[in-house]
Amino acid sequence: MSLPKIKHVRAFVVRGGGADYHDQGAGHWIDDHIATPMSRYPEYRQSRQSFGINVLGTLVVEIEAEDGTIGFAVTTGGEPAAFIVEKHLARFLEGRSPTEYEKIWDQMYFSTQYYGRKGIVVNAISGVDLALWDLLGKLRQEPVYHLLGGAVRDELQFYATGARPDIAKELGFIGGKMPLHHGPAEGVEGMKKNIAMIADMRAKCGDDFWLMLDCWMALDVDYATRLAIAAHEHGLKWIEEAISPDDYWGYAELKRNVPKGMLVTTGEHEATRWGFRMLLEMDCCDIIQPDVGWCGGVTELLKISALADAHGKMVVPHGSSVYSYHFVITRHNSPFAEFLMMHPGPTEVVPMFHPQLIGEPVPQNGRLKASALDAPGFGVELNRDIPMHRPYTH
Ligand SMILES: C[C@H](O)[C@H](O)CC(=O)C(=O)O
Ligand SMILES: [Mg+2]
Repeated sequence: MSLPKIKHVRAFVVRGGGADYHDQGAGHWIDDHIATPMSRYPEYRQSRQSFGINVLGTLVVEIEAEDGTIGFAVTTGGEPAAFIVEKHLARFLEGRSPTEYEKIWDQMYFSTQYYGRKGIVVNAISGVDLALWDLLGKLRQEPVYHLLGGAVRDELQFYATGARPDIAKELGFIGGKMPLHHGPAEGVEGMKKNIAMIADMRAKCGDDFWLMLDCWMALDVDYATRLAIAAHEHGLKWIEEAISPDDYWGYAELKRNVPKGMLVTTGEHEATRWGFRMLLEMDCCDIIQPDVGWCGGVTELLKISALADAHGKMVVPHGSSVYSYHFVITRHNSPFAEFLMMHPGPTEVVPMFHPQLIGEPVPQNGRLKASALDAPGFGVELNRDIPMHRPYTH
């Protein structure tokens, strides 16, 4: 069956929430004294927005086929990524069939390799790749998870990321991942506060609920090791992204250092099969956490996950809503998913990519039936009532 060819690729920038989930208003848990690599500077400790975490904004990529069908995706990267999509990547799609996603990915990656490989360029490539899969699903009238091989289980189960694992437990999630608040520069007092928070949540959640800690690249191996040993007493399930994503040697050391039974996880700021190959071959972690909108899109995630499977490792993608769900439901080595709590409290389940997506499914009692994904493409529509800016054209 021949599908209509790709007519046009467009890139827009949107401000406020959505894929750039750190772009939230004041008083949100996600911007409340979270430990980061910038916490060594007291002036950048209280708010991640103070050092520019939300400076880029959301990127929306639209791919229109000759019959007028539009596939779209949202990710981060804002205006610089919009430039790359319009001025560089679009040429590898227009006039082509949407079935050629392998060749298109290859050409996007290798044509930008001299200035790309990771970061914004791979965000842009991911956005285009996801929009292409959405278009393919819409043209074939099938959900993306069917195109990826079909569901291997009937439902997804979720852990929640947010400052209130105790509420996540009441909402039916299988676990709660808390942000770390104090980095090494806050000394012994900071370490005591970190441990006290874990102990407090363990007391509130009881013994059997999974508790995890997200360290957002803030630590060094020594601090992370001491934190892991102290947190083990309170049954911490995993320590996430403890150190710089560039420090593969540090991750390998940390994995050797943590108490038996505690998992080391990382990878949300890693990209492509080559980046994840480093994490896997150097035995840096137990679970890899690619973000589908940052690691190279679904086309690349399939390769990353096959590599992880061969190494006996789990793949639990970072956030990214429907873009993760359509993948997780199709893979045995992806047994559960993350739900990022975007409610400021966070006391309620609200859509992760609000206000950009319409029809975004959210977990009910910590679960989501595969049938909730049964709509063409990624099963969501773009909210065209929000202001979208197209800074570049071609
Ligand atoms: C809570 C973390 O600091 C970050 O905002 C989200 C994240 O890393 C995750 O969901 O994982
Ligand atoms: Mg994380």
